[in-house]
Amino acid sequence: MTILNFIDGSYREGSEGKSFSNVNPATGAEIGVVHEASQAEVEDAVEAAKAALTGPWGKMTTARTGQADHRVATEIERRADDFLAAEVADTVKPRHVVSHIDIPRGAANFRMFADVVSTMPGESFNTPTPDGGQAFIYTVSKPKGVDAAVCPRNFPLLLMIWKVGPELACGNTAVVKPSEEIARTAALLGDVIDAGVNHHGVFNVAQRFGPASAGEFLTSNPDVDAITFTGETGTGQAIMQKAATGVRDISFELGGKNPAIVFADADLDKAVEGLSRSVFLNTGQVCLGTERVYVERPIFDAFVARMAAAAQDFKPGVTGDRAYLGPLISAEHREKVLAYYPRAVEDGPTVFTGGGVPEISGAETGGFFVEPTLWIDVAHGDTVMREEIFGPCCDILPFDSEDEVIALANDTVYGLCASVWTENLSRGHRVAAAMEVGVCWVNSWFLRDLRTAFGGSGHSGIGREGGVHSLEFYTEITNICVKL
Ligand SMILES: NC(=O)c1ccc[n+]([C@@H]2O[C@H](COP(=O)([O-])OP(=O)(O)OC[C@H]3O[C@@H](n4cnc5c(N)ncnc54)[C@H](O)[C@@H]3O)[C@@H](O)[C@H]2O)c1
Ligand SMILES: O=C/C=C/C=C(\O)C(=O)O
Repeated sequence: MTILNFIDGSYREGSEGKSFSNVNPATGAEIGVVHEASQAEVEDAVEAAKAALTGPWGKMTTARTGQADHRVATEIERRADDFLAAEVADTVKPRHVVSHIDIPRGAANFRMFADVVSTMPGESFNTPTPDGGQAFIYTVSKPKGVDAAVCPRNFPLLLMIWKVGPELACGNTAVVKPSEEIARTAALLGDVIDAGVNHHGVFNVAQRFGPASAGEFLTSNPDVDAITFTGETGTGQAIMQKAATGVRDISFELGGKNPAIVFADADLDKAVEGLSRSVFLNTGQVCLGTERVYVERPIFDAFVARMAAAAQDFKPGVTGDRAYLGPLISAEHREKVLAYYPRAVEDGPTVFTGGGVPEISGAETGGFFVEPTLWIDVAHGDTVMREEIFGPCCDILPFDSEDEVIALANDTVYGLCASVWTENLSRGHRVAAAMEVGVCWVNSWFLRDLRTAFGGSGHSGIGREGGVHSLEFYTEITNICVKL
């Protein structure tokens, strides 16, 4: 399959004639060729996005752009089979996850932002003036302009739409740089979004890599007005430097080392079910996934045994079962994750279960699989406790008091999310509020309402997305003061 860039309403190869392989992570085999955007295509894409703002799209009211978002959602639903094929080919996620979560949620994102924008209130005040009269002050919101969306590899459709939905609802135009690991969905979105918005140049896709490539060309382009980025913290820092030139606005969703706290009074069934999903879902490649679990000492052994049993349900391979543990996204990422597995043993922690490469036979022998892995006896300062691994693994540690565990959970440079498991709801509220994170769940995980604030603090991000928070980022406000 040939995967192309999408610029000003048409699919294009790169002018330098370069391409790279699209690889099936379950087999390591090439399943497609991605045509790279050179600097010239990135410039064309930004120019097309800028030009679209001066045309009919740029003059639309948010009621109209919201309607366009609704049409895009309908088009995603109509082409659900194509998205299912693209997402499964790129990531080898279980099909039911894509058809029950990624696609309906992707469409829901467009609808939700359309609805939020249509009810977005402005400000208006009557203000007394020094001469005894009054002024009427009100605000109008306008699109920010050309937005660059630089996207990660773990949820191709969802994390792209999470940006493009509000961008378009607010009347902006977009140039998307998808991850080099997952080129298909973005390419498919070209057609789908153009069908919904009806104007070329509003949505563009430039395929290629990050540094000294499409990612950097895009974020350095002075005609880009704002940059929204989801990915690793180090990449965020590199993009922030580019954004400084021209004082462009940024919204960052970055890495995490998310803790979970399980109190002795927790419903153990609920905690094990929730946390095994949180550790192993998408083979641990979820920004919100748990990589540290603190368990109150009286239930520590029971919890560890139950988690190890739950890990057995996530069988590496592509089995068609509900909970199979698919491959990591690339050979390079598997190398990174596996480098932590022996390091965990050298640094001290005990491997309770997993810790290596599974035996896989048949077509998937060349796939990027690793075993689901749990470590215990981890010292707080160990590397595996501090660095984001982004694999199906976590550390489990005992604790003795609420104050102690709050301090341990917060002792990280990250601040994306946490979860607290207890039947004592008063404690649940108290501990959740003490977590220095953007999102904290009590007795659940990844339960999301798309209208609410989402994002992280510290090294986990800048700003919040979701509902009105996204609209704030994607609009500029003008304050108009009329002396009466
Ligand atoms: N906080 C969140 O909401 C959230 C959500 C999903 C993933 N993540 C994080 O994303 C990471 C995994 O995704 P990833 O590995 O794709 O991230 P990554 O930072 O390696 O890549 C993300 C994107 O940035 C591009 N890029 C890389 N270097 C660049 C540069 N110098 N200039 C411009 N673009 C550049 C890449 O090509 C890719 O499109 C993890 O750290 C995870 O926690 C965070
Ligand atoms: O890897 C992080 C995934 C985040 C996805 C969402 O926040 C969502 O779709 O609700």
